[in-house]
Amino acid sequence: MTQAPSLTPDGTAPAGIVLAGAAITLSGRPVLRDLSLHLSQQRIGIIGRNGSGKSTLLRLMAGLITPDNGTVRVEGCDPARDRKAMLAHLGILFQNPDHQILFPTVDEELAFGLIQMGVPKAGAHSRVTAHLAQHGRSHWLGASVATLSQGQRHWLCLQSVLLMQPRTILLDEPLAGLDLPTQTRLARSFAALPQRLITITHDPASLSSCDRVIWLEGGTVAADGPPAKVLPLFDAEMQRLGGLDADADLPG
Ligand SMILES: Nc1ncnc2c1ncn2[C@@H]1O[C@H](COP(=O)(O)OP(=O)(O)OP(=O)(O)O)[C@@H](O)[C@H]1O
Repeated sequence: MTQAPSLTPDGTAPAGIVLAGAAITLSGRPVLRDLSLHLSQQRIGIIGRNGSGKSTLLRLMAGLITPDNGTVRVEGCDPARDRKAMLAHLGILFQNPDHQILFPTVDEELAFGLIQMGVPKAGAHSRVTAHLAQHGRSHWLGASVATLSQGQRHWLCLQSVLLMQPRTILLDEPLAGLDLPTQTRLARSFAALPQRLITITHDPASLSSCDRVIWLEGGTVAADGPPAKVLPLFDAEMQRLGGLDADADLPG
């Protein structure tokens, strides 16, 4: 496991996301246990079974929940306290765009993050107009979100995040539930992004080109390293569990 540094040798905060002894207990049950990680690579995958703690880790990194023990820092900031700084540091794409979209029209949705960052309304609107034109979607200006397909809603959420130009984007099962052409198009968009991407998924194949894969099991790191090392271990364990009786691996 990569140890979490508190400061770099020159006294500045380390780049990326640093968890130091971070732990979360929910309803009296430990969900994340003593996690120490320094996430600085450009493409990081987080894999694990249902209930292993992936979404909780994402929410912790995003500052949506706070650790009961330990610390979380994103580019040196506490994500739960420095909400405004976080807009520039971290974007999140949830699995279901309908959990993310707040406004009835495309341009209101796209402008929202910029306005939150302090961009005046008129300036935000101009940037949204230019952004849609750049992507050949000027006709989306003023369009109702209700008229968009699921794939188009995913694209809208991605663009809302990109307009804020965060250094890191957290992706929660970004391709789940989409048809194959839409998956291919979105995967191509993700691959081209200059941002650091941290992707949570059940799908090992989608992580094969990552710089680093972290396998979470029971709220702790079961393996951490390049995909060529971690994914075969994960696959072998999933095969083993799949061969057991249906309920044999449930906690007693
Ligand atoms: N608010 C909560 N209160 C109590 N327990 C919770 C809460 N949220 C999550 N948990 C529990 O924490 C554990 C980890 O949940 P989490 O959603 O982080 O797992 P996951 O790896 O993302 O799972 P999945 O792949 O199914 O989405 C699960 O056992 C879940 O039941």
